[in-house]
Amino acid sequence: MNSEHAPRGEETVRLSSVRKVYGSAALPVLALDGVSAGFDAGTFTAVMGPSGSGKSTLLHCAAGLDRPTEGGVVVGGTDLGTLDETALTLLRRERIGFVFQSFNLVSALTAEQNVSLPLRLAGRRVNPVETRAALAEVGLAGRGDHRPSRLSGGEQQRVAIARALITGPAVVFADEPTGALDTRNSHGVLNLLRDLADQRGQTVIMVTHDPVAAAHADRVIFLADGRVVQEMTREITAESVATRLASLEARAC
Ligand SMILES: Nc1ncnc2c1ncn2[C@@H]1O[C@H](COP(=O)(O)OP(=O)(O)OP(=O)(O)O)[C@@H](O)[C@H]1O
Repeated sequence: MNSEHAPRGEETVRLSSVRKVYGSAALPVLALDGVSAGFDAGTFTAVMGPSGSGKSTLLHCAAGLDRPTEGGVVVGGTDLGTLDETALTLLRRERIGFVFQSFNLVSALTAEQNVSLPLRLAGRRVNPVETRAALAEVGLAGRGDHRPSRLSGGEQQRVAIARALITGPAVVFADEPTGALDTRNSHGVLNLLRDLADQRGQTVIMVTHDPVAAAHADRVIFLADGRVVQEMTREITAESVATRLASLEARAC
């Protein structure tokens, strides 16, 4: 797997005054209201906030899945606003990994074929040794010929992580990656995400509702009404995160 990433401490993702308005001119919905934030190489950030506060919108704009109405997003030195749809698709394929709550594996493909899919889509050569190494890295050595239906939820999510890693992306976006998992499997997946930042110097940005999941991060950003309202970088525990979240949720009611 390719592992050329920005040196630690260097910013991999930057959002500058990002606004995102959905809906029509008559009925606009302001999902992000001037969000500025940077994410350094080798860091693991959790994004939290009450329901509807803009977490998924932030992730979608930062990952080039959606375009901001105003403001800019830079990923790995490239201003996404300068890219047309084709170039944006290529950048996502090459530079960004995705891990979703629902795993998003292709059911007709084996674990190995799912992992190598991003390489095939990019027209790159698939080296089976590399694919098996990616599966071994997430603890699934010898399971490469299993289809998703023969794997547990935790195992499927680990296949999804191996798939997110195979192109050596600078940044991995995770949207509720443990939402469908039990405690033990959640812990395994969160530790894998932690390792991406610590051992590979990748930038991990995770949206979650779960304070226990957020406590695996080294920074927690809290959103409310489309704005970054708080940030924690120290003493991040499930309890401290839950307390902050509860106070924001109380304000949102
Ligand atoms: N495609 C869309 N069209 C219209 N409004 C949208 C769209 N996507 C999101 N919104 C609105 O934008 C706001 C932010 O939504 P978003 O999904 O980013 O919040 P969230 O914090 O991820 O919420 P949750 O925790 O419930 O998943 C909400 O008011 C939502 O209804």
